[in-house]
Amino acid sequence: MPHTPYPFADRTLPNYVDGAFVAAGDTFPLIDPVTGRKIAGVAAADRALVDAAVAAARRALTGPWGRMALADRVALLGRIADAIEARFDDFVAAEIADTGKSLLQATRVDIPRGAANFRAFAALAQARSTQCFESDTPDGLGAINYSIAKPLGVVAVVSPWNLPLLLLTWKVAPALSCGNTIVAKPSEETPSTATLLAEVMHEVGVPEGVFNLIHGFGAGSAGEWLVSHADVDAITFTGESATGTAIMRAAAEGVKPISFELGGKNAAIIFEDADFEAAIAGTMRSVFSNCGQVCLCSERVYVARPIFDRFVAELATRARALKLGDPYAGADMGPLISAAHREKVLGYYRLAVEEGATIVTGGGVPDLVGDLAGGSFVEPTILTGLADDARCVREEIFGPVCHIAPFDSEEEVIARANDTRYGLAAALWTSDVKRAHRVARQMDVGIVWVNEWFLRDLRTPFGGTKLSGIGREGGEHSLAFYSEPMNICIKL
Ligand SMILES: NC(=O)C1=CN([C@@H]2O[C@H](COP(=O)(O)OP(=O)(O)OC[C@H]3O[C@@H](n4cnc5c(N)ncnc54)[C@H](O)[C@@H]3O)[C@@H](O)[C@H]2O)C=CC1
Ligand SMILES: O=C(O)/C=C/C=C(\O)C(=O)O
Repeated sequence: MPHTPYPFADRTLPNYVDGAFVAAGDTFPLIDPVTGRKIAGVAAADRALVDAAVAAARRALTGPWGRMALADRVALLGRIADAIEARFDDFVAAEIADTGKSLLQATRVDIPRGAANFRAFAALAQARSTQCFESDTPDGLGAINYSIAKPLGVVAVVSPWNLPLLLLTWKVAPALSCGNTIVAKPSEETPSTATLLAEVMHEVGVPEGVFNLIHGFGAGSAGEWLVSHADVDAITFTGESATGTAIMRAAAEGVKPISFELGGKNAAIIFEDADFEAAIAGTMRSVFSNCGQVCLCSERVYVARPIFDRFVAELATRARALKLGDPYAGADMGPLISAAHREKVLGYYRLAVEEGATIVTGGGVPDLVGDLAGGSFVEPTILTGLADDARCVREEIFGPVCHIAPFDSEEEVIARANDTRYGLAAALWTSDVKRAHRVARQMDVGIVWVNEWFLRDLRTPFGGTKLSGIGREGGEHSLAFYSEPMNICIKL
């Protein structure tokens, strides 16, 4: 199928620092996970460039950006959204080149959300109100307390590879809307849409130093140099829980605010009274979307015993029907992000067998030929028969796989679903509205969907409990994180 070519084919993706694109120094290869071939080089930021980016962001706080009226800042965010939409096909091509994700996923979810994040936070910043209290004083004249929201300062944004533009802009948009400046470090696996975003910032006239982009790896590279930088004021991160621990250590040094969205081992619960077809279709999405590489995906599925066999059989039939392959040739599911991640997921497939699982479908590598033979594909996989304490039931796999277990009572399934070190999301499937409310509020997670999955309203709190994160982003929660409140007390 003809499509827009990858915008950086055979080029070196540059960093973007203080309003200039910088491609000097070492490079690392960018690999297309569909074929396993190198498609471009990426300029790795050295420590001096990271320092320069932080210094530029610091200067920009007191430049034209720091003096910009809210209405102008909001208008600028709107122009960023417009420019993403104007280059929609380039963004789609870049996201697919980096990740191999399906055309549907890129065109319906990732890239539209990139633009929507800027529009949402432009509107929220515009509508933001402040608190005011009239206070009593001994002389009877009183005082007025009112609060203002100042920017935090220089915000470090560290983002992962699974939903690259969506998750980067989910942090960049609110941070800018609150007047901060940014140094962003996208995943080394997915630098392309972030680099296009830097082009967009440049085109629409975001002042120099307000948005800086540095490429590189995590530990011992640009990621670590950024989050441990003394002149960064706050850190926002999405990725693996263990990385969150490392970043938290770095942040502790300067006692910096952090916002973390981390991993999940999310439960889906299908009650006997659920709309069976809706539950099957929804669970197909919640397990296999983006090749299972969304922190919100369901990896533990609990099904009421009377419908268990039917549910497993139907889900397996549909999983087997998923078409794997080239995103531009109508594939439902692409590869995993990399050969290394494929090794991790296949390790869990092998472990499942050792732990005594029944492999209902999948469990290996699909038989793809030609260019696709070098890609990081794995089969969509359904497991049953594991004990609740099996590692495959407890650890985040981050691939197209779920374990399905039967349950007998509401109390039992709530306890089992909550018996995890993670606490991000849950999906409940039931037609009993009282049960929906009753069970939802007992789930130990940040987000519960009932008869849906990944239905997002950007004003709602988003984040997790336990190992799944710290804090909430979304709507006013993002505005609160990305600003420093200050109270002013006027004695009358
Ligand atoms: N949202 C989620 O829940 C995600 C979970 N994962 C899981 O994490 C596993 C590892 O994937 P990675 O891409 O390596 O995720 P990661 O959490 O290590 O990487 C995410 C971002 O953090 C950066 N980073 C890594 N170590 C850092 C450090 N010490 N200091 C500062 N920045 C650092 C990376 O360069 C990248 O930009 C995957 O196999 C998957 O299971 C991966 C991506 C997203
Ligand atoms: O903000 C969203 O809609 C999606 C968030 C997904 C993640 O945080 C993730 O997969 O890491």
